[in-house]
Amino acid sequence: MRDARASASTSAAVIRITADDVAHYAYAREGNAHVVFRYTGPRPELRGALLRLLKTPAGARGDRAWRCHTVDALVWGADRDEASWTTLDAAARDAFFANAPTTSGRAGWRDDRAVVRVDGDALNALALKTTRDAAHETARAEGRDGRVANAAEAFGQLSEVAAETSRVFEDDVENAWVIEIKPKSFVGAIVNGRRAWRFPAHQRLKVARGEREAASSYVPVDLLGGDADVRRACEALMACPQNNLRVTRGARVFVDARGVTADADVVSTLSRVLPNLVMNAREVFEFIFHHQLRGGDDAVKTYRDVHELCERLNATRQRAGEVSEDLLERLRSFVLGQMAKDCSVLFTVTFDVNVSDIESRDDDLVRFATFVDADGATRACAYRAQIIDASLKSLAKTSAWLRLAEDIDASCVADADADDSRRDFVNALFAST
Ligand SMILES: O=P(O)(O)O[C@@H]1[C@@H](OP(=O)(O)O)[C@H](OP(=O)(O)O)[C@H](O)[C@H](OP(=O)(O)O)[C@H]1OP(=O)(O)O
Ligand SMILES: Nc1ncnc2c1ncn2[C@@H]1O[C@H](COP(=O)(O)OP(=O)(O)OP(=O)(O)O)[C@@H](O)[C@H]1O
Repeated sequence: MRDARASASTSAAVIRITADDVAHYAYAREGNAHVVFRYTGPRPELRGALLRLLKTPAGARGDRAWRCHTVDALVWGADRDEASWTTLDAAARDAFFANAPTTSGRAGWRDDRAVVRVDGDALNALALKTTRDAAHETARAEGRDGRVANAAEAFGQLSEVAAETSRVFEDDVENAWVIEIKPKSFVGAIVNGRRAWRFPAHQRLKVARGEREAASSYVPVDLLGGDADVRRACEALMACPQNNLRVTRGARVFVDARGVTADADVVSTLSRVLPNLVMNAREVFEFIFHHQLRGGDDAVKTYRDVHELCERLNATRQRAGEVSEDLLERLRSFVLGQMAKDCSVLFTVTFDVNVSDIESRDDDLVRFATFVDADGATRACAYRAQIIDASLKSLAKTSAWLRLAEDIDASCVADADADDSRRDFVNALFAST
């Protein structure tokens, strides 16, 4: 399982999931765009990884128009007739992680291990399994924009489950804690000369539209601040997790969109360890921030410009004109920025570790963090950080993004959303880039 990572985009033809494998897959979870299955079968190359399949837009079975749009294929240098969404997604993810640090030759923050081919009858059986099992995830049985839990794509992704592949956790996989933070946009936009944040304005909009009952007071950029700022962000996430914080241990869910566990010990431990993990893994959040910055801020102008660039690209393509590399590069940076504005950081954590014992296991992707518990004792935990769901965003969505940016802009209350007095680190953060 601890094999060298194959390039996701080149391994497509190598691993095949057949109907025989389906019995060893169990529905695990789903997001808006993907459904994931956990494998417990005999094939070593499938072990320690989730099978992640694209969901199908309701009523659009077989229609891949928005999934592998001509513009996406052009921007990512693929032949539209050959490319599938998953292979294009793998190419974008290669670009996303191109400058990520590697440890002993491994890109440790990546969770994608390979693109796999999924046979048609295996897909159908998995889709059936999902329909049956999705009752467990009722909130997700239908995605926000009507995507349903079945898959129509002939490729899938293997996503590494750190709890099963790292020697530090594998002794007690079911007791590894999994903490997922979906940070969202750190970059904001300049409103009346001050940097205002998208997240609070979007929260106001969601509440006004009835999409959320209450607004979270979380402000993403706080995760990049000092101790007090990070603490404030974590408290806000714990107070109103929505889809920005999820904590599980084995089958137990402690924090998710429905709220936070009533177990006071768990809450106390989490509240204390979370800020320390975030501080300890600062470079992961900074890496995401830099992609966002390069992609463009949250201003309406960013989205309008990209929309116009895509229209220009389409027009050039239709008259078989030459598309400039600069234009393609600008669009690639924007898409990578959008991916960074919607990915998550997943921490796999084990508590009360014996540092020398763990060090002797020689797993260089695992780090240590300490925190002070409710009794004032210093405790150590071992963790691995991964960036999950750094998924390709389709440029077919530019009109929707532009509309949303305009709506969020209209919901912005500059005095509340700029709130710069509490964030004196912000100028330094943006000046350092
Ligand atoms: O636009 P946003 O900021 O609302 O982000 C969407 C997310 O909403 P949220 O984080 O709740 O605000 C949204 O998350 P939820 O479905 O609300 O959990 C998706 O991640 C969506 O991406 P995709 O369409 O599945 O590729 C996300 O859409 P993209 O903007 O990344 O295309
Ligand atoms: N490598 C991984 N290790 C552990 N759990 C994972 C991994 N990848 C995905 N998951 C779990 O599966 C869930 C859904 O995966 P993912 O976030 O990729 O779906 P999505 O549909 O693309 O999300 P979104 O709703 O943000 O579009 C994650 O929130 C996480 O709980």
